Amino acid sequence: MGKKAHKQNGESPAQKTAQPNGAHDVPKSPRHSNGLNFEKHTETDTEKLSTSPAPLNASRPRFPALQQDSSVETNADISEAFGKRRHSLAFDFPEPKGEELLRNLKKRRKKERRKAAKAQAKEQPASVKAEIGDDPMEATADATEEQPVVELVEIEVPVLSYKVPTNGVATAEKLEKLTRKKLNGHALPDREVAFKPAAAKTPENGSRAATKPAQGKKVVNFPETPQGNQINGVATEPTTKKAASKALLRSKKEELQAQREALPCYEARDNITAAIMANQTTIIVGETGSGKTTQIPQFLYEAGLTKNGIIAITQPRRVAAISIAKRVSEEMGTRLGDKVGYSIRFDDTTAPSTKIKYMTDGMLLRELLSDTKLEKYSVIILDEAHERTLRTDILFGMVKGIQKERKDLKIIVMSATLNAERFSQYFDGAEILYVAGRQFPVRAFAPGAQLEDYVDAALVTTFQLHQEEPKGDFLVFLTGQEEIDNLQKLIEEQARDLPPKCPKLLVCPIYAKLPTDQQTRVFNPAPPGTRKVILATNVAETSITISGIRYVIDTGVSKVRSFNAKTGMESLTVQPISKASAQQRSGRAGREAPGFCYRLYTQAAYEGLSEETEPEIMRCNLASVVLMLKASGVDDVLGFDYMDKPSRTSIVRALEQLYALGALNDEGGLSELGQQMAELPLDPVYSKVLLQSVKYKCTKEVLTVIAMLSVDLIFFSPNDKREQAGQAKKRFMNYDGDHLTLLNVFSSFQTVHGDAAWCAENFISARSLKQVQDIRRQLVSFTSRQGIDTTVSCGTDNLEAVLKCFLSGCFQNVAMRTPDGSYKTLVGNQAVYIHPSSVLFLKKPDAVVYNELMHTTKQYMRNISIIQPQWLLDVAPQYYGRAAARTTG
Ligand SMILES: Nc1ncnc2c1ncn2[C@@H]1O[C@H](COP(=O)(O)OP(=O)(O)OP(=O)(O)O)[C@@H](O)[C@H]1O
Repeated sequence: MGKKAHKQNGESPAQKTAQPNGAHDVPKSPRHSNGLNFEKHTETDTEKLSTSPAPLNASRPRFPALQQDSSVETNADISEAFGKRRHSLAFDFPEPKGEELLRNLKKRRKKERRKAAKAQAKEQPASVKAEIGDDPMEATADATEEQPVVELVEIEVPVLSYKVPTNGVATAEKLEKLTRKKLNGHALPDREVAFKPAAAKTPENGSRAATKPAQGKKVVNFPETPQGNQINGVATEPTTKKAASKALLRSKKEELQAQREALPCYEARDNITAAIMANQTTIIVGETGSGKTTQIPQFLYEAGLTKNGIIAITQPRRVAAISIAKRVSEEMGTRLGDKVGYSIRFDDTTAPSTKIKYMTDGMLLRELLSDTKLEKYSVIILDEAHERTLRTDILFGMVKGIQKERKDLKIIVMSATLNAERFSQYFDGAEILYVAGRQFPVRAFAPGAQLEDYVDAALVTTFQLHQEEPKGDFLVFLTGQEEIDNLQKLIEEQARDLPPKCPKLLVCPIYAKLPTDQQTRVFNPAPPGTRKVILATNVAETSITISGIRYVIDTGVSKVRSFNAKTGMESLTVQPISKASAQQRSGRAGREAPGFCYRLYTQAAYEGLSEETEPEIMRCNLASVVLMLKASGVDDVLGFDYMDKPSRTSIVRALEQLYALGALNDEGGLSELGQQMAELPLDPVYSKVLLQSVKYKCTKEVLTVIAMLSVDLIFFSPNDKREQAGQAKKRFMNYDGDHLTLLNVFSSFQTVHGDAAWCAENFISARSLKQVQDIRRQLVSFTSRQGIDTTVSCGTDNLEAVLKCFLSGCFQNVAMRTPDGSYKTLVGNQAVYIHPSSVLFLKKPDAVVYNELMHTTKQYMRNISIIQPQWLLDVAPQYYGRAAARTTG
């Protein structure tokens, strides 16, 4: 069998599997391997999907020995490789290790799956059982002759098309002026220059000021002279250190200047600045990596827009705020926290000298609570506006309202993937600027046929690329912590079997709930001879530049929160991403050099994706937003100027919930409790629980349980050790349910001082428990600020108080057992089921309170505890008292 892919006439598997509306099937997970087998193909095969049907070649050996391409080493020059290598993949490791690895892998996984299936069959509810055994891996594992082949073919990455807006604000002529070179005609900068690492500059070549001291001056790392450290008898060491540090900052700035100048935004700087100066509000659209986030604030600073105020740039995620602030401070030759700083929850690095402030959208909203006109800001840049997070959406309305009273306030809305005209209309016909061009191309690939299981496909693709592709780190997009943890384990396990010559793999996870210091670890360069594999949720989807990333592996899915206003039920589901997200994901490669994006879904599936992500405000519980609006002085929450107005039912539902929680008074105004709740960085339900813990005298315990609930995965259960893991869990089990079980886990963890071996023995995620400690510490600091004694404990004899306290906030999350053994929610009368991970799974108590609903095959309640129905009247008299009065009266 040659390398060349076999083309077939007629309908391709991609066409066969594509749904009529092109809808994207969410591939299944947990893993059901189909023995994924990508095939190599030549340059001529890298055509459009429609002309290159994926071969299903029955006679092809399953895992051919690697056709060694000696001209390309793993560390080979990437641009050379472009010309010589194939961009489809074959999971073909060098003999004999590769074949052996695959055989072992298959055997092990088959064994594991059988074991897991047996174990699950015992545990799972009926509908889950039906899925077990429906495992394509089982069916195909031994079918050596008929192995399906899945081919990745190159597809066209949609580059921004620059339409002239119909509202006439940006004319074609203006557009022409503002645009830079289009991608096709754009010559790439000399690779040698573009890739030269900072460290390559040595004292010998004299290009670093810090290592080439100016005459008579002393800098760091040089021995001090007697004259140098004393002036008039006063020690000057700090001065010399300061000088050295200034020199370092200056040299870094000089080093980055060339990179800045190569960015499309830089070339358009005069026009961008002029347009912003001339308008109150400006919408800016430019390719990912064109320099919007890092450059535009600097242009405005240089243009003097910070004379009367600070420039705020909001980011939906804290990791972006931190990393960009760091980069911009380097580009400006200033210390982080001086002219440039960031502000995220629990961490504010700004100073009175700060002029450019990167912050999360949540932080700016929080500032609105105390500064309703945002007086200290002269410019507010709402970045990554396409994400339409709940907070950014609220900020749109808030800053628009403020600008009516503050004519001096400039608003800028930015993104690479934005329906600019829509934004322009919302902001009263604001001018739109299109910055064309990107610095480096990203080539995208997609399989010819829909893949069964995206986690499995990500695993296989990672190893294939690692074996075949030159230097460059990987960024893999997944949906959540559990998936990330699982894939990390699988990669680490299988990496042990890699041939000795192959570079090592270093796996770095990043997801929202990971503490900030751990999130920022993804930016650390991999050690020499190691390739970094970042496993990320959509936290890494926008804004950030992770140095070294050349390959993006996009599973095409993310976890989405949705809310049914009619039933009042909120749940999390895995759903296909939008085209805008796919574009952002691929945009994480190609920032410092040409990049590649491997989409694990077909081009047909891509075409079927929605253009934009549905605004979060349209699909989530609005209680926290309404509370925030009320606390910021917006009383008429129905009449607020939303960009997309949520349904009346959703808003009314939120008002009802806040009223039931006691956050609103009878007139709909904010109560004192509501004010306190708004000040806590928690969902209103948990703010209420925490504040109520004073009454129930269990603040210490409640803080722990809330922190534990904030983390996704406490227990892990490897497929081959499910029984042991189950036994270990029993050691912590409290028969009243998961809340108190979690409390037991944390207490034991504290007792052993977080011992890693103890965690491993008990199948407890040490990483998660460390996060819990971190979150708990932060919560303690917030709660103490409200004058609450965080050490008050109910002791071990009165743990019922903890459950009552949770019920006082989560009283709408109650389900009662029906005669047939299933459960119905008290609010909404919806069928729900106890999740198999709950300690109550086999117990089936009469009434339970749950923490959240998770929709997989059906609506599962997660984190559940037993309650007595009569408690409801005590803990939520405003809610259940009225209902009771209605039924009895
Ligand atoms: N931390 C960093 N390390 C290395 N290069 C960086 C870093 N941050 C930014 N850059 C460089 O600056 C370029 C522009 O980044 P910037 O974040 O300003 O782009 P952008 O247009 O806002 O992109 P996006 O739409 O993806 O947010 C990047 O492509 C990269 O070349």
